[in-house]
Amino acid sequence: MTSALELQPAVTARAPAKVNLELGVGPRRDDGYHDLATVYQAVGLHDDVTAAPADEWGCTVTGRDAGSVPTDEGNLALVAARLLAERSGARQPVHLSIHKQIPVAGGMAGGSADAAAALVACQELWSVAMERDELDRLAAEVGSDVPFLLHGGTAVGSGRGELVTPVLAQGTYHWVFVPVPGEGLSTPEVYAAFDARHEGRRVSEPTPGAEVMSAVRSGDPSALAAALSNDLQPDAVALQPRIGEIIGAALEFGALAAIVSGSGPTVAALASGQEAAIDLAVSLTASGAAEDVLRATGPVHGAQVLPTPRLT
Ligand SMILES: C[C@@](CO)(OP(=O)(O)O)[C@H](O)COP(=O)(O)OP(=O)(O)OC[C@H]1O[C@@H](n2ccc(N)nc2=O)[C@H](O)[C@@H]1O
Ligand SMILES: Nc1ncnc2c1ncn2[C@@H]1O[C@H](COP(=O)(O)OP(=O)(O)O)[C@@H](O)[C@H]1O
Repeated sequence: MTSALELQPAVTARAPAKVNLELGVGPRRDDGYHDLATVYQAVGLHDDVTAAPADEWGCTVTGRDAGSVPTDEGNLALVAARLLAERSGARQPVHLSIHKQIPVAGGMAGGSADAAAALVACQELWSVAMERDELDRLAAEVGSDVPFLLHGGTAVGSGRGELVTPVLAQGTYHWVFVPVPGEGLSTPEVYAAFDARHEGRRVSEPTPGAEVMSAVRSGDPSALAAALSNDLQPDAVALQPRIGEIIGAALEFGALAAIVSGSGPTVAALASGQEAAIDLAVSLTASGAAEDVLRATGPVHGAQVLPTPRLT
């Protein structure tokens, strides 16, 4: 016999990866976080999260790097769904099916994307009406990057990255992402290396750079290339020297610029256009400099529910 649970349709939401066009890091705060002045851009690599009514909470993960993603209560999508249930009074557990395209522990915020997708999928499934500000605050409890993945586009992140202000941006940027083979990098470990490198020195409060703002307003990839920066890059490269080699290869093969994405180790290389991005991707793999490349454009929108396929 078909149960009432099975009759209720599942909801799928899709959320993008991000790259930090600028990542200015301030001193370590008393709560262990660092104040940031960052400019996020959402890019067209996506994870999909399907929320289905279930008898108990759970999740399964398929797709890229699925084996290194926790499926217990440490999964960020599950953390987000349970928090939303708690705050909204929703009582029905869900099973989350996560399909990953975003490299895991790569500095592209895949776990945060899954959390953002789980929030919008569950909000729809449970018919939860929540003000945007409240959802942002809840998202920030799950992780500093999660509010941005709800918004998408191009935006400034302040505070610990959770305070998001949209930025006027023009044009489409063509990126080639090079995941560095191996374990990935732990975000806290990279921040700890930043602290160790600045031991005994004053770290000033970060401010969003005028250069990157005017570059994204211009829509000119060369202007953006000149403005890209990441204060965590020296630390990520010191922890995984292979990153430096990949950045060098990307520049040699015609990237306008190449930086570490967030806390790394994925390398984000900016190309002048679509053809240049294809050429760069081919050169990187054909030369053996990269085992794997992912092309994506940005900006793209944030987490959103996908239309339910109509049954005919
Ligand atoms: C570095 C960045 C850049 O956008 O992204 P990733 O490279 O991880 O994707 C972010 O700051 C990561 O954000 P997110 O991954 O959501 O971090 P959280 O879960 O909030 O925090 C994990 C840990 O990172 C460190 N952390 C994070 C954010 C911040 N502003 N200062 C920190 O020091 C803290 O050690 C914290 O315990
Ligand atoms: N749904 C999820 N997808 C990916 N990683 C997750 C997820 N939930 C929890 N994690 C954990 O978060 C860590 C960081 O993953 P991720 O968000 O992909 O990288 P980053 O913080 O570098 O952007 C992973 O090592 C993994 O243990």
